[in-house]
Amino acid sequence: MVTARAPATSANLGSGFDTFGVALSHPADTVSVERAAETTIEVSGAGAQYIPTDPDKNVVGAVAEALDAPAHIHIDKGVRPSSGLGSSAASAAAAAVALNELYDRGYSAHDLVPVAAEGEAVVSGEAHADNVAPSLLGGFTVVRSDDGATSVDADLPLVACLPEVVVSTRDARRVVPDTLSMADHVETVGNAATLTAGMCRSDPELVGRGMDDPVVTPARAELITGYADVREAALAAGATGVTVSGAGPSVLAVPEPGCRRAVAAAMVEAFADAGVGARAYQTEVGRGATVL
Ligand SMILES: Nc1ncnc2c1ncn2[C@@H]1O[C@H](COP(=O)(O)OP(=O)(O)O)[C@@H](O)[C@H]1O
Ligand SMILES: N[C@@H](CCOP(=O)(O)O)C(=O)O
Repeated sequence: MVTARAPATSANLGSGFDTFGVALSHPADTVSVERAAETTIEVSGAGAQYIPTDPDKNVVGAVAEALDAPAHIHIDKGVRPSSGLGSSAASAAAAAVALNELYDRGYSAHDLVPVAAEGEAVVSGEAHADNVAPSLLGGFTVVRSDDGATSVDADLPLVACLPEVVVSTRDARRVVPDTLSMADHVETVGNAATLTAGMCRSDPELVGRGMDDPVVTPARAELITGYADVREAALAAGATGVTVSGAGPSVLAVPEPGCRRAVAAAMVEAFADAGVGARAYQTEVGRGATVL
């Protein structure tokens, strides 16, 4: 048996819609695999009751198929599904790493990005890699449709606050505007470049400033009860930037050094004031998937 762990991720980071992603040190999914004639799937942990065990409907089934690696697969969910924290991607990345080891395929983490993205296609209809890339490679990642993923390590505290509201990725994609103005384009490019420089320098001030996004985030914020107040509360408690994590409903904040606990508490309290239960992960930029 081979077991692998792959971390939760936060995609977009505001200005990098469908492009940027970051690995969180926790939470994570753990996937164990054993050789079998046909793929079967078992799921335990956070939100297991909402996750299909049919290999045609679970992301890990598509990964096993792509690697021609049938197995009995046990997924222990640490990342709640439909959280905006790359739940399905964490399973896909962990399965890709574990099956690669089990069948001795010899692929690198970079090679496994398109393989795990095939798993994501089961959920979203398209093989997008902005969650699986950071889950496999760790750190901050940039994906482009035609040439894979670039990654850079960063040392940065983060808070991911997960409210008890449901936002499906499909719904959150429907509200994304089809077009943007040249002024918004210029602002977004400036923000994205600032964020990238901030990640390369592990500078929370630059990263927070670069998370601003005039196009996608305002449309999606409407789907998250209490978002505006949670954002204000996090900024007042010492966050340098706040945005919707992935397609939501989680909210991601970058705290100033020494402010992570206060930012987490302020976000949970602001959600509570809006009548929404929430939990906050006090986390940081983390490593990619590993065999345990
Ligand atoms: N192994 C898996 N882990 C989590 N969700 C899965 C898995 N396989 C299929 N799904 C389905 O994917 C959807 C959640 O995926 P997604 O929207 O990507 O979550 P998140 O917002 O956390 O990234 C749910 O409908 C869930 O049933
Ligand atoms: N770029 C995608 C990312 C979705 O992330 P998830 O964690 O919510 O699945 C999007 O913004 O739609």
